[in-house]
Amino acid sequence: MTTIQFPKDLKWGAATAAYQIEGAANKGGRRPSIWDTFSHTPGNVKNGDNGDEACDSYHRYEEDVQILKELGVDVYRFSISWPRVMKDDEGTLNPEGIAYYRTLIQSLITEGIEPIITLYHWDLPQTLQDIGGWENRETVNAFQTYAEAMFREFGDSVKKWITINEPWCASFLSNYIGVHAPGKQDLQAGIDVAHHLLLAHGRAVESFRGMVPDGEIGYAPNADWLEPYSNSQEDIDACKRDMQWKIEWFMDPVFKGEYPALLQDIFAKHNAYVKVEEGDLETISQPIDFMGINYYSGSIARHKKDNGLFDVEAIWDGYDKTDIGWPVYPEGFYNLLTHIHQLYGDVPIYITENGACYNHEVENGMVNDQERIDYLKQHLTALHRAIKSGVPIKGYILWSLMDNFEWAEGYSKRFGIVHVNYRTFERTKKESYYWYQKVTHNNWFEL
Ligand SMILES: CCOCCOc1ccc(-c2cn(C[C@@H]3NC[C@@H](O)[C@H]3O)nn2)cc1
Repeated sequence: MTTIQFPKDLKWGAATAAYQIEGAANKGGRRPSIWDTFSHTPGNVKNGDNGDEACDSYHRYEEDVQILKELGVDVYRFSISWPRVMKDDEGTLNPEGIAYYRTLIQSLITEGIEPIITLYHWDLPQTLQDIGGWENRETVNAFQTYAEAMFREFGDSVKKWITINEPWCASFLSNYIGVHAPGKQDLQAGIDVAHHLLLAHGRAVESFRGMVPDGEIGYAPNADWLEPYSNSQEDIDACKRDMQWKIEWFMDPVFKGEYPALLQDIFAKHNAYVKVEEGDLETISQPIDFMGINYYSGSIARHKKDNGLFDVEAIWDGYDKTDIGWPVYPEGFYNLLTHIHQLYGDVPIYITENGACYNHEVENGMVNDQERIDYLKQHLTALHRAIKSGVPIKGYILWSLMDNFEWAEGYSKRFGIVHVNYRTFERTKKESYYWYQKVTHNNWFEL
């Protein structure tokens, strides 16, 4: 047996997000978000699911904190629901919303669990979407107002903050591909939203420096990994183009103060341009304390003329798949992390999401999700390889603590290490929970 031993200071965690677990969508003064609108629009979400009740974590947070305590994690990453804490878009707080998160935060700290807050995990107030949403530069100001209010309310007890979760999903998946809210299919809109999300990130960092001087702040881009099918230049270039869309497009502006020219040229061929105003890139590229990385899958890929924006085709045949259909590709995790380290140097990295969808149900009071344990073993081995290769990994935060609303897939896709019965909201710890519990306690596991 091979033992994989992690550095003693590596932080172990689990993650969730507000719209995916809280429910209580119309309770406690919460206003509608774009995901309330999108999920209540027929045809957008599988089985017509929505986040109205979700996992009812708004009412069951005490139980969830106890589950986290028993799990033995160092950190819990959750998001604040912007429309739950802000009564309007001019900075008026909703006291009930503030009280909910203050209680949650205090409960975590009492149990010795460090809270990591994500400010934007996709639930934009609908009132802002009504004036253009992230396409409208004014939304950046509203985000900064919201972020400052959160720093003021919680900065004394929360010292790790993430500004934007998966800006590629919140921009291109949501406004160009169109499968996430608000469901537009317009490349220029995707580029405008991406730029304003990065600008909002930068403005929040600026405010954070003066308001939480002893805190750490970062953001959490997502990326998959594409390995060229052959060593032909056209296959190599095709993979590079597609990966730049998630990696360089969202990391070069932050770490280099510029957008990648290659993609700007490609977008220009589609008459789409990034509209940078004076000072934007200085705001976006000010120093941050860590980078989050969300990784799920990868594959090989090859050049395919006139296929999509980048003339590339991913080949998923031949790989084991999770129950959401994504290839299990742990080598991509190692390749991505070492690639990012080569591009951006020793920026501290937290794995802010990694996990797998397997839809096991409860049988005789237990959930045998051995496939998820195997996935975690493979990906934590890849993580260990990256650490041994010098990548400055500071923590691993598993997606997700519990089964939850998986966006356009609704409740049909289960990513949790805790099973949720969506009728009774009963939580059942899966076998993967007990496996991960040993990892968080021992800081090693056996292959
Ligand atoms: C027709 C083309 O359709 C393409 C679908 O393309 C994607 C890509 C990526 C995703 C995706 C989902 N997740 C998991 C979430 N990360 C944040 C957290 O909230 C998790 O629920 N990560 N990436 C979904 C769909």
